[in-house]
Amino acid sequence: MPERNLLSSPASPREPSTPSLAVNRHPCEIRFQNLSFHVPHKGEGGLPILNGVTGVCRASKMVAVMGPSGAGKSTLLKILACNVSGGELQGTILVNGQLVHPKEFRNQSAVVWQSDVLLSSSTVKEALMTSALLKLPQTLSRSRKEERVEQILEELELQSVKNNMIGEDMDGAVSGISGGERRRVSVGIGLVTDARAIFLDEPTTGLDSDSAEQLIALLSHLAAHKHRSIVLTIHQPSSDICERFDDLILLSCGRMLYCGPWGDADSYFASAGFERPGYRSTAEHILTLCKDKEYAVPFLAGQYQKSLIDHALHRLDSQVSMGGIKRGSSIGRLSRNSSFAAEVGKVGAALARGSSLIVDIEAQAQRGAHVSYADMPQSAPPRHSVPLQSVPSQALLPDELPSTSSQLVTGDEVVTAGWYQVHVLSLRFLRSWYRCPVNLAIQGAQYIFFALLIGATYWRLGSDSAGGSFDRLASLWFVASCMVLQPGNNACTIMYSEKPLLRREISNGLYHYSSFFIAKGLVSLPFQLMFACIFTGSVYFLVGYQITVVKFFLFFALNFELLLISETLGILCAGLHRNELVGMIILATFYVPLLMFTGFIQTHTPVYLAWIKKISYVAYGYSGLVKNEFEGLHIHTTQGMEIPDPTGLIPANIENGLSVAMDAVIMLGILIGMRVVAYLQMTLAIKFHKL
Ligand SMILES: Nc1ncnc2c1ncn2[C@@H]1O[C@H](COP(=O)(O)OP(=O)(O)OP(=O)(O)O)[C@@H](O)[C@H]1O
Repeated sequence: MPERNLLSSPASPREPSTPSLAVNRHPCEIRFQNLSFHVPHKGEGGLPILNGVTGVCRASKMVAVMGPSGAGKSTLLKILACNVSGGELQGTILVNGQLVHPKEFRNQSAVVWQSDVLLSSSTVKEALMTSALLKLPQTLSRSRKEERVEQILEELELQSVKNNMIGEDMDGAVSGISGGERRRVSVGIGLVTDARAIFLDEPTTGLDSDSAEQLIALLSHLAAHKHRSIVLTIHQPSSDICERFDDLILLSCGRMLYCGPWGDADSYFASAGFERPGYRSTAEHILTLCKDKEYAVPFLAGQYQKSLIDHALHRLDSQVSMGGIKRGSSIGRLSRNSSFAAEVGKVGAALARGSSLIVDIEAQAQRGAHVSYADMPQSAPPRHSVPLQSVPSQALLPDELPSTSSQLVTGDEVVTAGWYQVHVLSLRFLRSWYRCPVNLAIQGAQYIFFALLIGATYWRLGSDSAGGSFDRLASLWFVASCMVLQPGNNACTIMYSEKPLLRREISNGLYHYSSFFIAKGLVSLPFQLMFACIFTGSVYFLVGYQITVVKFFLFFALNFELLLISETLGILCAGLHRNELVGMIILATFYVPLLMFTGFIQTHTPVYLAWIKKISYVAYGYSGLVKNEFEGLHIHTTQGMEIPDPTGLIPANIENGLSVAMDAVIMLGILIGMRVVAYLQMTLAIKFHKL
């Protein structure tokens, strides 16, 4: 990326042109101590992903988190971004020396996940603007927010494509902006709020070398000149990219092997007996070391822990000698056999509490037994110890201090009012509808096709009781089925396609799910109304049901209710499981009893299954449609005699004894109930990280 543009930005890093937009401009240093993360596993204690990892991400620096696949890089990134779920987390994270407050920190940081989750129907500018509108304080004028977005577009060199649709990225078949531009849009969405820390999970994946270098150059610029702390995970970076890194965090098997300046890595590993051969780059060398899980990995992990303890003891000594710590009662004792992590914690406890533990540690130190190194290979000792930049400059906090808990954002840190979120999201939903005419056209065409099919099959029904009444019942059953299957399937599929974006935006605290739910429902209503009009209008006259205004209105109303309830059922099923296939299977499982227990297919319902009919909205809808059609119908016997009471032709299993209006009212109740259940169900899914 040409630096010229970035560097020529009029705003000085410390004196931004739009200071009031800044959420917080102080550089942020993130220290993490004794981080352990376990995921549930059959065995006791869970499966360890990270084991007592300690280090630092310095302020205004770009830190590369490297290591072999499965080392725990993404997990560490998520933990530092306070965006982890599904496991047990222990340890301490300090931001600028203060215990991290996850919600606050999430508000001040940005996360860019490995895959870009962007709304394909938005333009680049709209995507950034939505973030700005929902994430910056509502009191800020729209023009100031636009100003901020323009500034970011400039910084990210996205001005030339700002009005382009983002489009789809289906396995590389991009229809819209390029992969590199998508990545930069994702970064921009994070930058809109002037994030102090930016976490990126493999930002260069899928980019060609030029785009990757441009992106890393941009991030380096943001760290150096805009004072953002950048933490990114990366695989096999090129030498040009490596030159841009300030610091390196090297993980293997969930353990920390190195945390310090990138430029010191070679000498550190050389001092530990692992000199870099001239033909290998630093990145290649360290990744090669990580592969040696028998020797190099445990050795370097032990070496790293030792340097932490040495540093802590050194600080301890200097505090004692300076008289800052009183010799007092003992509360603990360093043990020869306990793990390094525990020792580090104990030393930290002593430092954190000031006086109490000091005497014992010192006594141990005088006996030359600071810590036990029994769990690290004794051969090939380091020639000399390289002090790591990462070694905490202040007291390490002990394990028993309140640990950060594993949690996912649930939108608690949303800054705008609910009505405002609904407003912004409604406009976005509306744009999605009209920007994707194909979706609109396909759904419309589907309804027209089914209407024509039913119309052609039951074209102008006869009026003799033998054929006419059965065909009437059958055609109405197919009409009801169309109003169940199609909206349910469409809603379920659409909800699954919206979920990644919903997940990202909720976890970034853009809005509450209630706003999404209301906006989605409000905007889709007129479109569903249109589909219902097209379908019922076509099928009604093609089949030749009774032509009266009231009957047509009731026919339309019952079908519209069926459509809305089925849409809700689809959304409900999409919330039941993360996997789309499972969601669709659950939905299909609902369809069978719903369509079976309408009374059309069976002549009687077994007593023990009668409850299904009582709660089936399709049974009420179908019964209402049938009664609406048969009441007042002029129908003749095969001999030409008019049947005085055509409702007598309605099979007993369809007749539920209610008026058509009452069927409609009950369905309205079911609709409201199901909407509430769908909302609560998705809210719980978000709360329990199952979205
Ligand atoms: N929820 C989980 N359940 C089971 N195992 C998990 C879970 N989360 C992570 N792991 C395992 O933990 C290890 C570290 O995962 P992580 O994604 O952090 O690795 P990584 O270093 O980012 O790997 P990669 O470079 O391949 O993305 C992996 O072996 C992974 O399979």
